Amino acid sequence: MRFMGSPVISARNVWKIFGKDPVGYLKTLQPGRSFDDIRADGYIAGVRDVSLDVARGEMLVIMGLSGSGKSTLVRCFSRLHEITGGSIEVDGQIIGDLSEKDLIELRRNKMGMVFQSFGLLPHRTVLDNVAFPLEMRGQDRHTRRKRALEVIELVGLAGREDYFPRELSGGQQQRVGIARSLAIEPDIWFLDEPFSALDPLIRREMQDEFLRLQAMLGKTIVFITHDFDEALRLADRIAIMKDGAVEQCDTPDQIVMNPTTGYVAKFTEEIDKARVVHAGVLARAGVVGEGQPVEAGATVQQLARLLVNDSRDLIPVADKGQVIGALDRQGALDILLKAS
Ligand SMILES: Nc1ncnc2c1ncn2[C@@H]1O[C@H](COP(=O)(O)OP(=O)(O)OP(=O)(O)O)[C@@H](O)[C@H]1O
Repeated sequence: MRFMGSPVISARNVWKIFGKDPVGYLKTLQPGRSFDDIRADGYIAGVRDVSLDVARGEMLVIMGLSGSGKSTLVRCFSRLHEITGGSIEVDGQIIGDLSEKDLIELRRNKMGMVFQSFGLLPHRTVLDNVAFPLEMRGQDRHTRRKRALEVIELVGLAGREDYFPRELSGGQQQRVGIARSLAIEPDIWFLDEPFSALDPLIRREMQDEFLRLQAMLGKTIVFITHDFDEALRLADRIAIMKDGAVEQCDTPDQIVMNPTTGYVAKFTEEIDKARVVHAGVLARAGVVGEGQPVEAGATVQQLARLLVNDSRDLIPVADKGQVIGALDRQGALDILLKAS
């Protein structure tokens, strides 16, 4: 397991119901009622009995179609929504129990947020936009300028400090949004479809940039998208939502290899699994291969040439120089040739 230790966010049986008397309604709700049953009763189940943990340093991607409950769930994590049932802990504190003052402190000091609409202040320069949250914190001009310049450099916008938002491309504006939320050094970073307003090429560039940033900063991230490819590229784990519930929460490898519901399987149908599945996941422990090992972090696609040309049935797999098992070449070839 890559992520150990206590979770940063821990959600247990969380419900968020919209309607006239959600708390009263939830009390009378029979187990097993579907989203449509609840709607027939005049309520909307924005979040339906969700339990999940987000580990420190993990990037959890929440994926689902429009209306599946992604934003509502994330709003519950920061208590922008009061939940109807269940509990949410952030850094070991039950956020439902925090006073308004403590909640504001928590949001201000620990949580960063980036949204699809960049939300920049049009009459402020890049520098002043990025420094804005620091100004809100009462930092002096010199300190906030220094920090703002640091994060502007980090997101690749050095030299554009004095530009106004309208003078920047969409991708650059989103970089300003990212820099602004990084300025306060949040422990937990919520990103709600941050790249969906960008055209496909820029979007890909931003994803790469984002992975580079994350490798450097190691933040705990909850990232919302409705784009499965984006989820597969970025996520340590993906939570797939439907009708307010989490259908499956797993690594990209597991989601494409072992979808647990028909709904998740449908999402994975079109995916080129060879691009997602890693040798480390195919390695069977205790099975001994022969010869030169392949790297656990390599995808099946990256190993394509070797898999086709090699004659070994079992190929050893090594993680950080240690052999962890061996993969069945035929099985990997099946993934490559989409036969699995
Ligand atoms: N304030 C609200 N009042 C009533 N219903 C709401 C409210 N906010 C969200 N909902 C409903 O809750 C459900 C989940 O909405 P949510 O915005 O979380 O979905 P989403 O997956 O984030 O969608 P999108 O990708 O379109 O942003 C939807 O049926 C929505 O209509």
